[in-house]
Amino acid sequence: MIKESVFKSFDSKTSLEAQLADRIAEQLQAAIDARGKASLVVSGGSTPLALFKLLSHKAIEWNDVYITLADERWVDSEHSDSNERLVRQHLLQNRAAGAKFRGLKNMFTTPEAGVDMAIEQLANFPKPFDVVVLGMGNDGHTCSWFPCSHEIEQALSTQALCLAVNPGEAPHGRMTISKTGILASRQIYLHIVGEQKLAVYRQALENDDAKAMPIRAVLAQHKTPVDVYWSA
Ligand SMILES: O=C(O)[C@H](O)[C@@H](O)[C@H](O)[C@H](O)COP(=O)(O)O
Repeated sequence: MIKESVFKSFDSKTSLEAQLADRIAEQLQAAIDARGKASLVVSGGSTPLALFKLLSHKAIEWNDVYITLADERWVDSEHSDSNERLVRQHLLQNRAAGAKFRGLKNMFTTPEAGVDMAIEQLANFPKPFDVVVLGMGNDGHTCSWFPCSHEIEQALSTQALCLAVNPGEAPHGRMTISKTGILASRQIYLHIVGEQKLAVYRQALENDDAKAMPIRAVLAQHKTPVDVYWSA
C-alpha cells in the first residue's frame, strides 16, 4: 500500500479550480520573488481547461513565467488534438498572454527525430520546475506514460528530460517529459475529477507497480511533494 499523498476533496469542480488556481498563482509569484522567474508545466486533456482560464486572469508577473506541457501529441499546433492549442486558447490569454511558452512539438516529422530539439527548447527553463499540474487517464497513465506502450520502461527510467512515445491504444505519436523530468520539480498537483478517476486513484495506491499504472511513479515517491485535488 502506498502512503497517501495530501488529498484534497471538493464538492464541486468550480471550487477545486478556484483553490488550485489561487495556490498555483501564489507559488509562481513566490518563485519570481525568490528567484526572478518561475516555471509551470501543465497537462493537456479536458480536465484543466477551466483551471487554465482562471489562471489566465491572475495578477502575477506572467512575463517571468515559463510554461510548457507535460506531454504533447505529434500534430500541428492548429490540430484539434494539440495540447499546445489548448494552452494557447485557454491559458495564454488575458494577463497570462505575456508568459513565455515553449511547446514540445517541433518541425521534425516524428517525435523520435524531434526529441533533442524538444529538450533544447526547455534548456533555459527555471529548474527544478516550480509547479507541475498532472492529469490521469482511466488506465492509470499520466503525462504520456502509457502502460500499453513499448516505451514505458524508458519513460520511467531515462535520465533525459523528454522522450518519444507511441502509445498504440491512444492516438498519435507523443513527446512526453520523463519521470525524472517531472520529479525534478518543487510541487506536483494531480488534478482529477469524477468518481471513476477517484476509483483509479484508489487502485493506484494499492501497490507500487508503476509499469501497470504509471501514475504510481508519482504517487509512490517521497522526493517531490504531490497534492491530489479531486472533485466529484
Ligand atoms: O495529453 C494528454 O492526454 C495528457 O496530458 C494526459 O496525460 C491527460 O492528462 C490524461 O489523459 C487525462 O485526460 P483528461 O483530462 O482528458 O481526462
